[in-house]
Amino acid sequence: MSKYYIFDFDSTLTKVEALDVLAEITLANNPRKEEIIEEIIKITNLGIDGEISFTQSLERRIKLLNAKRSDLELLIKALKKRVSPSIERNKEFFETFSDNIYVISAGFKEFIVPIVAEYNIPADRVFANTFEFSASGEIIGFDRDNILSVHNGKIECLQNLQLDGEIQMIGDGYSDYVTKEAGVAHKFFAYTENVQREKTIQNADHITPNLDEFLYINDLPRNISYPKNRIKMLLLENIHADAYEKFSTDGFTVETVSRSLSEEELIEKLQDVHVLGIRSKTQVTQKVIENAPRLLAVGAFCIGTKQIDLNACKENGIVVFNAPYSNTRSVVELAIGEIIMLMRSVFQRSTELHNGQWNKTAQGSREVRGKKLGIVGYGNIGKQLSVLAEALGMDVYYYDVEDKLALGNATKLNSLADLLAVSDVVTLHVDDNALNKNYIGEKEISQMKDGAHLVNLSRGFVVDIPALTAALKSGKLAGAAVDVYPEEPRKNGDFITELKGLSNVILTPHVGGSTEEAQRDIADFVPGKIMAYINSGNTVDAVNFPNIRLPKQQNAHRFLHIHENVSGVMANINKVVAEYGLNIVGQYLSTDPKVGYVITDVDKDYNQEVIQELKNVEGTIRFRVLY
Ligand SMILES: O=C(O)[C@H](O)COP(=O)(O)O
Repeated sequence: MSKYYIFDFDSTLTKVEALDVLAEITLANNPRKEEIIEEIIKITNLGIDGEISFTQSLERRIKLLNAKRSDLELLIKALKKRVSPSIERNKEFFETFSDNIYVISAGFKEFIVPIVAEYNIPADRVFANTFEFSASGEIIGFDRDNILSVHNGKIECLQNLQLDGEIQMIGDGYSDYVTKEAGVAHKFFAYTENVQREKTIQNADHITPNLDEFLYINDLPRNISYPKNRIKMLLLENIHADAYEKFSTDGFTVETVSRSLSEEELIEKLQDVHVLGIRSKTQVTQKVIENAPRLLAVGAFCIGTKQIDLNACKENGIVVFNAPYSNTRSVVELAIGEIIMLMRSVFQRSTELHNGQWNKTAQGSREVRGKKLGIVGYGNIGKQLSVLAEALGMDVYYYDVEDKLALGNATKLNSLADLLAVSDVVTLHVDDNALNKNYIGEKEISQMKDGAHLVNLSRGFVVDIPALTAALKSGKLAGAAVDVYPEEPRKNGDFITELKGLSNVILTPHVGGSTEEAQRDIADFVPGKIMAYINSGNTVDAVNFPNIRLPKQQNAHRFLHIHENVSGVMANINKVVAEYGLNIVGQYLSTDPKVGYVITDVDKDYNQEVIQELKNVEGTIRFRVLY
């Protein structure tokens, strides 16, 4: 049985309502422009939702528009630039299925015909209203005999066409749905790429956020192999809203949860999730990975990645990205601030005054100028801190397990003991490696100067908290600033630490990287990397995967193949491609000792058999097709 695809025009084929755009043009110099446009939009929506009769809505809008024939030229130009993106990228569908495609719109042929002509839809398959012009070219009305100028005119219009086959109606408005309700269309697809109308969505056979989805569920040829709206992202731990915005604007389906999830909760949630976004709290264990059948990528929206089993991810073909630099400055600024606050006993004085005690004293309060700062871990944070601390006049020392070049006048020390012995303030910026557990314990604290200060903005398990508590109580250490704890709660609420109530101890709830700037920057950086992977296969800056920067692919299909790094896989992939007569236009391979990642671009249409064969190549971990 033949199928007919009936498209609405405004807010379906184009991103906008054409008469709203016409208003922008005709009212450009009108001082009441905003007011009139608002009125027009209101009337348009009332008509679409069936609240007022369509003829009424048309009459009222045309009067307010005050347009002339010459304005239509500008309108057509503007509309050409505002065709819905998924319609634009699937031009081929309109060309191939031209004979089965109709446009039925309550808009006007004068602007619809030239726009859809570019999509191979001829004027005789466009059903719409026509304007009435005055002798001097003003739009003064419309052809009232046209069935589309009356309420629910689409029903009769479609009936009159007498199409023999299955009729699928694709539109954003209730007036499109009623054709199905009246029994003249077989299926109604609520098209939500540009606007979501509650009443329309409720009654749809299927909600289609773009044409890709419509083509996918109808198994029609399309430009995107798997519609993006079917790719689900789960963002946990209050990841900045910009990340949600970026992913959803690109067409992905995104769910956010403000807290971290337990292993069980995570497994349950991940069943249909393709991309997981977390911060430092969520533990992505091997069990989680092995029970996440669709997971393609994990984004750590922070620096640390030790909360993720990177190896399990790699072995299951899951690519992990993080934001190695975005919160560096925030952590450094907090460290500097806390070093000053500790050395001036600011929190002690502040607590006293909160409790009604005036204690003006200089005792134990010292400038940071000329004092020795010991930085443990000379990575991005340690280095930037080194520079800023020197600018404050501090004498900087550092220790790192790796050989790191000194910045400015900083002095490199060869052992932790040497650094602890010399520093007035020790600040920790080691990574989240589990081997760093209790890195600063009783022994190390005893190696510190009497009356020194300790700052920990790295990971909670790095410091032995009972040992630190004892040193603060005994006066061995004069103060400490602690931002991270061996056990941190999954969500905001109650929290108790042994350090509570000790004077000259600054306690913060893991907020070193929690600034608006850092979170926004992370929400810009990580989605960019994830989308480059999902959309094109790029793994640049992946933390657990061979990095490949791919050229933009045009007019080719891209096969992404992740496999165990064993001999013969590449040969077998190419054998399959050759057997099916596909021509390779580009091939990119990168491997590490465990996995190989090969991207093959072919210039011809492929059939499902090739895909199955490629999936069957021995050693395959994951296989994905783009375009
Ligand atoms: O790893 C990091 O970047 C810091 O620990 C910050 O983590 P957060 O995003 O959970 O605050």
